[in-house]
Amino acid sequence: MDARVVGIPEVDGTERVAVVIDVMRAFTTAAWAFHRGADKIVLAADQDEALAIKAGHPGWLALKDGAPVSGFDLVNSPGLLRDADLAGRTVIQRTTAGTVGALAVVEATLALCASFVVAGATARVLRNAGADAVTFVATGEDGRAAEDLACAEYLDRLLAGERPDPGPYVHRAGNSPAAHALRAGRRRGAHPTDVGLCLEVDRFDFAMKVGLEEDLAVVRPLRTGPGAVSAAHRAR
Ligand SMILES: O=C(O)[C@H](CS(=O)(=O)O)OP(=O)(O)O
Ligand SMILES: [Mg+2]
Repeated sequence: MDARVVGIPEVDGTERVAVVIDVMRAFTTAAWAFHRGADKIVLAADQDEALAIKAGHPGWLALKDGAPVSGFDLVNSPGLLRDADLAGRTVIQRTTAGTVGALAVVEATLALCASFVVAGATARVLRNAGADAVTFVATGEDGRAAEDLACAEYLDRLLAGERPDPGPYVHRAGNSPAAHALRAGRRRGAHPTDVGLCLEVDRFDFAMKVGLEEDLAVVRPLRTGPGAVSAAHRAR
Protein backbone atom coordinates (compact mmCIF):
# COMPACT_ATOMS: atom_id res chain seq x y z
CA MET A 1 0.00 0.00 0.00
CA ASP A 2 1.36 3.39 -1.03
CA ALA A 3 1.60 5.72 1.95
CA ARG A 4 2.35 9.38 2.23
CA VAL A 5 2.56 11.50 5.36
CA VAL A 6 1.34 15.09 5.32
CA GLY A 7 0.55 17.87 7.73
CA ILE A 8 -2.83 19.57 7.80
CA PRO A 9 -1.70 22.38 5.44
CA GLU A 10 -0.94 19.79 2.73
CA VAL A 11 -4.40 18.20 2.83
CA ASP A 12 -5.96 19.04 -0.54
CA GLY A 13 -9.26 17.16 -0.55
CA THR A 14 -8.10 14.50 -3.01
CA GLU A 15 -7.40 11.99 -0.24
CA ARG A 16 -9.48 8.84 -0.77
CA VAL A 17 -8.22 6.91 2.23
CA ALA A 18 -6.94 9.03 5.10
CA VAL A 19 -5.74 8.29 8.63
CA VAL A 20 -5.76 11.38 10.82
CA ILE A 21 -3.29 10.95 13.65
CA ASP A 22 -3.33 12.82 16.95
CA VAL A 23 -1.57 10.84 19.65
CA MET A 24 -1.44 13.69 22.15
CA ARG A 25 -4.21 13.88 22.79
CA ALA A 26 -7.40 14.22 20.67
CA PHE A 27 -7.63 10.65 19.37
CA THR A 28 -6.41 9.03 22.54
CA THR A 29 -9.11 11.02 24.31
CA ALA A 30 -11.71 10.05 21.71
CA ALA A 31 -10.88 6.37 22.12
CA TRP A 32 -11.25 6.70 25.89
CA ALA A 33 -14.63 8.40 25.38
CA PHE A 34 -15.84 5.39 23.40
CA HIS A 35 -14.38 3.06 26.01
CA ARG A 36 -16.37 4.96 28.63
CA GLY A 37 -19.56 4.38 26.65
CA ALA A 38 -19.94 7.33 24.30
CA ASP A 39 -22.27 6.56 21.40
CA LYS A 40 -20.66 8.94 18.95
CA ILE A 41 -18.33 11.95 18.78
CA VAL A 42 -19.27 15.00 16.71
CA LEU A 43 -16.35 17.18 15.61
CA ALA A 44 -16.60 20.96 15.80
CA ALA A 45 -14.50 23.40 13.78
CA ASP A 46 -14.19 25.86 16.67
CA GLN A 47 -15.46 26.58 20.15
CA ASP A 48 -18.42 28.62 18.95
CA GLU A 49 -19.56 25.82 16.68
CA ALA A 50 -19.18 23.31 19.49
CA LEU A 51 -21.43 25.37 21.74
CA ALA A 52 -23.93 25.99 18.93
CA ILE A 53 -24.16 22.23 18.23
CA LYS A 54 -24.60 21.63 21.94
CA ALA A 55 -27.38 24.24 22.14
CA GLY A 56 -29.21 22.47 19.36
CA HIS A 57 -28.85 19.02 20.91
CA PRO A 58 -29.82 18.94 24.61
CA GLY A 59 -27.88 16.25 26.45
CA TRP A 60 -24.86 16.31 24.17
CA LEU A 61 -21.58 17.04 25.98
CA ALA A 62 -18.98 19.54 24.75
CA LEU A 63 -15.26 18.74 25.06
CA LYS A 64 -12.30 21.00 24.32
CA ASP A 65 -8.59 21.20 24.93
CA GLY A 66 -6.76 23.88 26.82
CA ALA A 67 -8.18 26.13 29.51
CA PRO A 68 -11.77 25.61 30.65
CA VAL A 69 -14.46 27.66 28.87
CA SER A 70 -18.01 28.12 30.10
CA GLY A 71 -20.39 25.69 28.46
CA PHE A 72 -17.85 22.94 27.97
CA ASP A 73 -18.39 19.80 30.02
CA LEU A 74 -15.31 17.69 29.36
CA VAL A 75 -11.58 18.16 28.78
CA ASN A 76 -9.35 16.73 26.04
CA SER A 77 -7.46 14.60 28.53
CA PRO A 78 -7.58 10.81 28.64
CA GLY A 79 -6.62 10.93 32.29
CA LEU A 80 -9.52 13.20 33.13
CA LEU A 81 -11.92 11.12 31.01
CA ARG A 82 -10.97 7.63 32.17
CA ASP A 83 -13.53 7.63 35.02
CA ALA A 84 -16.29 9.56 33.24
CA ASP A 85 -19.67 7.91 32.71
CA LEU A 86 -20.45 8.58 29.06
CA ALA A 87 -22.82 5.67 28.49
CA GLY A 88 -24.99 6.43 25.48
CA ARG A 89 -23.85 10.07 25.33
CA THR A 90 -22.82 12.11 22.31
CA VAL A 91 -19.62 14.11 22.79
CA ILE A 92 -18.83 17.20 20.74
CA GLN A 93 -15.04 17.44 20.42
CA ARG A 94 -13.05 20.50 19.48
CA THR A 95 -9.23 20.54 19.79
CA THR A 96 -6.26 22.45 18.43
CA ALA A 97 -5.08 19.94 15.85
CA GLY A 98 -6.71 16.53 15.73
CA THR A 99 -10.28 17.59 15.10
CA VAL A 100 -9.10 20.17 12.55
CA GLY A 101 -7.30 17.43 10.63
CA ALA A 102 -10.27 15.09 10.75
CA LEU A 103 -12.62 17.76 9.44
CA ALA A 104 -10.23 18.36 6.54
CA VAL A 105 -10.64 14.78 5.28
CA VAL A 106 -14.16 13.99 6.47
CA GLU A 107 -15.39 13.48 2.89
CA ALA A 108 -12.73 10.91 2.00
CA THR A 109 -13.94 7.48 0.93
CA LEU A 110 -12.54 6.15 4.19
CA ALA A 111 -11.29 8.43 6.95
CA LEU A 112 -10.01 7.06 10.26
CA CYS A 113 -8.93 8.90 13.41
CA ALA A 114 -5.94 7.19 14.98
CA SER A 115 -3.45 7.10 17.81
CA PHE A 116 -1.30 4.39 19.39
CA VAL A 117 -4.19 3.10 21.53
CA VAL A 118 -6.10 2.01 18.39
CA ALA A 119 -3.16 1.33 16.06
CA GLY A 120 -3.67 -2.38 15.46
CA ALA A 121 -7.40 -2.04 14.88
CA THR A 122 -6.78 0.87 12.52
CA ALA A 123 -4.35 -1.20 10.47
CA ARG A 124 -6.83 -4.08 10.31
CA VAL A 125 -9.60 -1.81 9.01
CA LEU A 126 -7.29 -0.41 6.36
CA ARG A 127 -6.20 -3.87 5.24
CA ASN A 128 -9.82 -5.06 5.17
CA ALA A 129 -10.74 -2.05 3.06
CA GLY A 130 -8.31 -3.19 0.40
CA ALA A 131 -7.06 0.31 -0.23
CA ASP A 132 -4.02 0.69 -2.46
CA ALA A 133 -2.98 4.08 -1.09
CA VAL A 134 -3.31 5.87 2.24
CA THR A 135 -2.59 9.42 3.38
CA PHE A 136 -1.45 9.77 6.97
CA VAL A 137 -2.25 13.22 8.35
CA ALA A 138 0.15 13.98 11.19
CA THR A 139 -1.88 16.73 12.80
CA GLY A 140 0.58 18.15 15.32
CA GLU A 141 2.93 21.03 14.48
CA ASP A 142 1.85 21.12 10.80
CA GLY A 143 3.06 17.58 10.26
CA ARG A 144 6.22 17.76 12.35
CA ALA A 145 4.90 16.41 15.67
CA ALA A 146 7.24 13.55 16.61
CA GLU A 147 4.51 11.57 18.35
CA ASP A 148 2.22 11.68 15.33
CA LEU A 149 5.02 10.88 12.86
CA ALA A 150 6.11 7.94 15.00
CA CYS A 151 2.54 6.61 15.01
CA ALA A 152 2.28 7.06 11.24
CA GLU A 153 5.50 5.11 10.67
CA TYR A 154 4.35 2.38 13.05
CA LEU A 155 1.03 2.09 11.20
CA ASP A 156 2.84 2.02 7.86
CA ARG A 157 4.91 -0.96 9.03
CA LEU A 158 1.75 -2.73 10.21
CA LEU A 159 0.14 -2.11 6.82
CA ALA A 160 3.17 -3.69 5.18
CA GLY A 161 2.28 -6.86 7.05
CA GLU A 162 5.17 -6.51 9.48
CA ARG A 163 4.97 -6.99 13.24
CA PRO A 164 7.27 -4.17 14.37
CA ASP A 165 8.36 -3.76 17.95
CA PRO A 166 6.34 -0.74 19.08
CA GLY A 167 9.05 0.17 21.59
CA PRO A 168 11.11 2.51 19.42
CA TYR A 169 8.01 4.32 18.17
CA VAL A 170 6.62 4.74 21.67
CA HIS A 171 10.03 5.94 22.85
CA ARG A 172 10.09 8.64 20.15
CA ALA A 173 6.58 9.75 21.06
CA GLY A 174 7.38 9.73 24.76
CA ASN A 175 10.31 12.05 24.13
CA SER A 176 8.42 14.48 21.93
CA PRO A 177 8.01 18.17 22.75
CA ALA A 178 4.31 17.53 23.33
CA ALA A 179 5.09 14.81 25.86
CA HIS A 180 7.61 17.01 27.65
CA ALA A 181 5.14 19.91 27.74
CA LEU A 182 2.44 17.70 29.22
CA ARG A 183 4.76 16.19 31.82
CA ALA A 184 6.06 19.64 32.77
CA GLY A 185 2.52 20.87 33.39
CA ARG A 186 2.71 23.46 30.60
CA ARG A 187 -0.61 22.37 29.14
CA ARG A 188 -3.93 23.46 30.61
CA GLY A 189 -6.61 20.79 30.93
CA ALA A 190 -4.21 17.91 31.50
CA HIS A 191 -3.75 15.04 33.93
CA PRO A 192 -0.46 13.50 35.15
CA THR A 193 -1.35 10.18 33.52
CA ASP A 194 -2.01 11.66 30.06
CA VAL A 195 1.34 10.89 28.45
CA GLY A 196 1.37 7.30 29.68
CA LEU A 197 -2.18 6.75 28.48
CA CYS A 198 -1.28 8.14 25.03
CA LEU A 199 1.52 5.59 24.72
CA GLU A 200 -0.52 2.43 25.48
CA VAL A 201 -0.29 0.61 22.15
CA ASP A 202 -3.50 -1.24 21.21
CA ARG A 203 -5.21 -0.40 24.49
CA PHE A 204 -8.47 -0.70 22.56
CA ASP A 205 -9.60 -3.15 19.87
CA PHE A 206 -11.63 -0.76 17.77
CA ALA A 207 -10.77 1.74 15.06
CA MET A 208 -12.48 5.13 14.75
CA LYS A 209 -14.15 6.10 11.49
CA VAL A 210 -15.21 9.66 10.75
CA GLY A 211 -17.81 10.62 8.16
CA LEU A 212 -20.61 13.04 7.42
CA GLU A 213 -24.02 12.37 8.92
CA GLU A 214 -26.65 15.05 8.20
CA ASP A 215 -23.89 17.65 7.69
CA LEU A 216 -22.16 16.79 10.96
CA ALA A 217 -18.71 15.17 11.12
CA VAL A 218 -19.34 12.07 13.22
CA VAL A 219 -16.76 9.67 14.63
CA ARG A 220 -17.88 6.17 15.51
CA PRO A 221 -15.99 3.12 16.77
CA LEU A 222 -15.42 0.44 14.15
CA ARG A 223 -15.02 -3.04 15.52
CA THR A 224 -12.53 -5.05 13.52
CA GLY A 225 -14.00 -8.48 13.58
CA PRO A 226 -14.48 -10.45 10.34
CA GLY A 227 -16.33 -8.36 7.74
CA ALA A 228 -16.18 -5.27 9.93
CA VAL A 229 -15.51 -3.08 6.94
CA SER A 230 -18.42 -3.51 4.57
CA ALA A 231 -18.08 -3.30 0.82
CA ALA A 232 -19.47 0.21 1.12
CA HIS A 233 -16.26 1.21 2.84
CA ARG A 234 -13.98 -0.53 0.40
CA ALA A 235 -11.84 2.13 -1.12
CA ARG A 236 -10.72 0.35 -4.28
O1 LIG B 1 -5.03 18.85 23.71
C1 LIG B 1 -3.91 18.65 23.22
O2 LIG B 1 -3.10 17.80 23.64
C2 LIG B 1 -3.49 19.50 22.04
C3 LIG B 1 -3.38 20.96 22.41
S1 LIG B 1 -2.16 21.24 23.56
O3 LIG B 1 -0.93 20.56 23.11
O4 LIG B 1 -2.64 20.69 24.85
O5 LIG B 1 -1.99 22.70 23.64
O6 LIG B 1 -4.48 19.45 21.04
P1 LIG B 1 -4.65 18.17 20.08
O7 LIG B 1 -5.56 18.65 18.99
O8 LIG B 1 -5.24 17.09 20.93
O9 LIG B 1 -3.27 17.81 19.58
MG1 LIG C 1 -1.79 16.50 19.27
